[in-house]
Amino acid sequence: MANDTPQILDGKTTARTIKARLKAEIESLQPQMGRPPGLAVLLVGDDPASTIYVRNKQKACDRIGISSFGRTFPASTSQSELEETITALNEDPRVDGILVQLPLPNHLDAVALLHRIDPQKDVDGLHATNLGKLVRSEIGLRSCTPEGVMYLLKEYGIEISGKNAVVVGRSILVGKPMALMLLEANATVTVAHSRSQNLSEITRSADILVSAVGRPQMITSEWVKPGAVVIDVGINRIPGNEGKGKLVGDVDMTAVKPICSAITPVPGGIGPMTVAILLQNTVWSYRQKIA
Ligand SMILES: Nc1nc2c(c(=O)[nH]1)N[C@@H](CN(C=O)c1ccc(C(=O)N[C@@H](CCC(=O)O)C(=O)O)cc1)CN2
Ligand SMILES: [Mg+2]
Repeated sequence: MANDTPQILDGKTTARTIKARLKAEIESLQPQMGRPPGLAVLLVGDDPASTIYVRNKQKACDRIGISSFGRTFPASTSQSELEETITALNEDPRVDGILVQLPLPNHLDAVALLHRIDPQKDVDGLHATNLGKLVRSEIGLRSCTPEGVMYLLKEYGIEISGKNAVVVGRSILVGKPMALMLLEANATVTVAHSRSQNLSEITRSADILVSAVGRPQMITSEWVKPGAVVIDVGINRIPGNEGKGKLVGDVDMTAVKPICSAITPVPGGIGPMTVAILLQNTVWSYRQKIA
């Protein structure tokens, strides 16, 4: 079914509702807990995009009553200094969530750092223990972006069971956990990636198409089945007017909008959902400490 005015899956508004609910939850839990929830975000280096994302996470924490224990390190910081910092945060009773902002400078071993985080404080859901729980459909901390996608699909009443879902991208941060979550919701899932042959043929088979590749406006109308639900996880900066950068997704919104049934915008789609789910994971972790 072609559709000139698809449903816009508004992540910004949904994220605002989640944050308001979390703020109220924190207010009601705090007397019993005797402290607010705490989140530690570790930023290594001065990548401009990462710096903005970390600042936004800290601002979001402030607004809803989560204490920030963030730390910024120079790009030259050693693996052992970061590992020692994580160990101290694991032991700090004020801290419920720890995350390492990605990507990291090349000399650092990201996996070793992620595995150093106490799984109960791993609010990015990237520790092998939490990824393993996801594989087994057990309750646990789950990766924020794919969890944000699932939340938004549910919020808008989009049926997943029995549908063909195609995830483009196989990263540990988005593509792989996304595929597992869609599978758990009874979709028939295909994971496509940069080596996939006939990529546009695969994406055209999707009732639900999730793109997480980081290639600006790669998905055009020929890649999308009429009536599909299109989820754009890409956040790409391209040159805009008057020398200003412009933010676009992996999907060519102008081309795809007339043929899909629902679509997430960039900005204002999955990005804000990622931050809201991070806060939700931190509050979940805090709640687990109630005796
Ligand atoms: N440790 C992690 N690293 C990274 C993650 C992550 O989930 N954990 N995801 C991305 C970056 N990211 C969060 O860290 C993130 C990116 C973008 C947004 C967002 O709200 N984007 C806005 C636009 C903001 C802008 O103007 O740049 C939007 O889409 O509306 C939130 C979080 C990689 N690293
Ligand atoms: Mg990939």
